[in-house]
Amino acid sequence: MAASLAGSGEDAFRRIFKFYKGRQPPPDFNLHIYISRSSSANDWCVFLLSDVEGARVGLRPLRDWRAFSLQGYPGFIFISNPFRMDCQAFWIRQCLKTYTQKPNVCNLDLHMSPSDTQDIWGKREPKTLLERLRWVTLGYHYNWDTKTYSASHHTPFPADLHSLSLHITAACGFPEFNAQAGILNYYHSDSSLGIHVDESELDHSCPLLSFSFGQSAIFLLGGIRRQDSPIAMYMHSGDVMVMSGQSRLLYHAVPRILPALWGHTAEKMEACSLVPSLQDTTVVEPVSQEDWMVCSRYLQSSRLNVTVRQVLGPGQCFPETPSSHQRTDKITDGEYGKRKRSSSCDC
Ligand SMILES: O=C(O)CCC(=O)C(=O)O
Ligand SMILES: [Fe+2]
Repeated sequence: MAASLAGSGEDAFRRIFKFYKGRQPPPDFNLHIYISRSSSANDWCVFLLSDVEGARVGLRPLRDWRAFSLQGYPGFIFISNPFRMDCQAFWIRQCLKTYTQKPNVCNLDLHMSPSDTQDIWGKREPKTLLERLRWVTLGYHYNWDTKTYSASHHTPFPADLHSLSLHITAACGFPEFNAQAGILNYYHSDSSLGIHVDESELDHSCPLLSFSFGQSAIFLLGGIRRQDSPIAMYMHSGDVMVMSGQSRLLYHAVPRILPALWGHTAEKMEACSLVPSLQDTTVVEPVSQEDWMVCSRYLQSSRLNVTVRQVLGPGQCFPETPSSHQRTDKITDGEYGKRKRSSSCDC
């Protein structure tokens, strides 16, 4: 059945996307292809990293990471939830409360005045702004119209997310990585992200990092051509994905959001989020009960994804005329601002 779905025609990716997105009849999730080869983190970690540094950003010691490569996809690395159980809550709170604040940019800015989007976290009634949030950009702000980044539209990249990204990329053999841009996606149970490749960054030798929190998702990883048949894998809360080398420019998509696995749910995280076991010097701070109530309610039906990108290589500058590299998200159904994704949304 998987083979007949994949077919050999030019629409293999689209057919598989629709299959996983479809609700009538529900997809047969037994067809998933799983990551085929695993390795202990120590096999591919080429740089010695301090576990103390990792703990500061909420990560477990490197020896406890479960990292996977994927045969036929060199440079693709999947790290199964390397976060300490008591620390995911911090990053979730940052995505909902901190990174949504100005000067960062979000989809609501396209329709509302800056004063109305000043406090997305705090505005709860009648329909919360958090529910209407679809994306936030950090650092070099991605321009959805021109599909480019520019020197003129830049605000400081969050230092905590920078530290987290550097620790992960160093572990994967990219000690020079510089986190310069971020795109946060806020998915609800009926959201999807269309088939695209992330090629707007000017230096593709730098890896792209992805963090997932909250509800689970099916992630489709295709080939260098849009129509190449993809493989499907689950992304659960805390999972980290690195697209580097030959896998940096592969087409990918998120056709479906799924309920979180038991053990990855907000309820489970809650038990640990308030334990004051963190040292003074950490980046990660305890999350208050009040904040966590808002986060866990949000996560009951939502997924957060943070991608972190290096836009410019060392010594590289933006060209005078914008790059012709363009992101090629495709519309499936609904649309949020200029970002094409499928879901019902009233913003
Ligand atoms: O949500 C995801 O897992 C993928 C996000 C993504 O591909 C993107 O933001 O470019
Ligand atoms: Fe992407």
